[in-house]
Amino acid sequence: MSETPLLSVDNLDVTYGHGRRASTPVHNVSFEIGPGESVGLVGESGSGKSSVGRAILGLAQASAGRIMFDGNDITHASRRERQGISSELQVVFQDPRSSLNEAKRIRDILTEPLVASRRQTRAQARDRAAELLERVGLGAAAMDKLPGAFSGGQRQRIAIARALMSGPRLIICDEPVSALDLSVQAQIINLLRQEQRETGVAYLFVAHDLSVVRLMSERVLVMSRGYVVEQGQTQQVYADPQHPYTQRLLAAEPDPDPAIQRERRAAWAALASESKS
Ligand SMILES: Nc1ncnc2c1ncn2[C@@H]1O[C@H](COP(=O)(O)OP(=O)(O)OP(=O)(O)O)[C@@H](O)[C@H]1O
Repeated sequence: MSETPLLSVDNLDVTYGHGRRASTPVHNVSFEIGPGESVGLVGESGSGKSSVGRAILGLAQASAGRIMFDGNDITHASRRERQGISSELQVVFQDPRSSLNEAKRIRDILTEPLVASRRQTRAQARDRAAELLERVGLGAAAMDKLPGAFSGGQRQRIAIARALMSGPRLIICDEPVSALDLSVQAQIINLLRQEQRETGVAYLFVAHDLSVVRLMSERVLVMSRGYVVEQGQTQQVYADPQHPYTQRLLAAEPDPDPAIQRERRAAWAALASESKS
């Protein structure tokens, strides 16, 4: 990679717990993400994908190795240091039920971080929130409601709008669409890609669903049992259907119901041709 990487992960181990109860489900993981790049992280359930994302966010302990973000070592960044980069490094989690504060109106959930850190005036933040709520398909009327008024899928759209608010340089997307209906998944993928084109945001896109990663990411890393066992341009990894990792991942696709698989393939094919035109 010729450009200075936005994110660089070197020989990362992630450990949970201490002493005899310690377990290290991530070993020796290294990769880089350049500015504006989208890198997919795939692998079977339990292979360590989320733990890598959590270590980058400081939510899991990096017990070895180094994580650099925009030239700064954030491996063991303090809470205060993390706050300093929070507008640049954002996250969208899988579970939209637990990620929004139930007591706050959507307006406040979206605007407060920016207003509190004085990055935007209240009026600017409100305009941006209204615009993003339109773009994620909810409409600005959502501003005055509480999270309880929304379905799981709608809440995830709010979480995505919140991540986009500060104009971040990197978003860790941890299975961000796997809880959504297919048609909503397509809208969200389009939204994330549109945002990438317009703002140059980079993504680390963690997913089970290979078809999502294929649409989202130029480069893909394959994890197995805590190790990165394959990485390359997405097209190369997908080009060989007989590749053992491709085979293994296809076998681990979350929903083996053929009717759902057919529906999913049709939805993704439509989305892929739409985005080419
Ligand atoms: N907070 C935790 N404490 C202890 N062990 C954990 C914790 N979080 C994850 N693990 C363990 O780490 C291993 C890797 O989990 P991780 O969630 O990173 O995998 P994953 O590939 O993202 O899986 P999935 O796709 O099912 O979310 C698993 O064995 C899991 O049980």
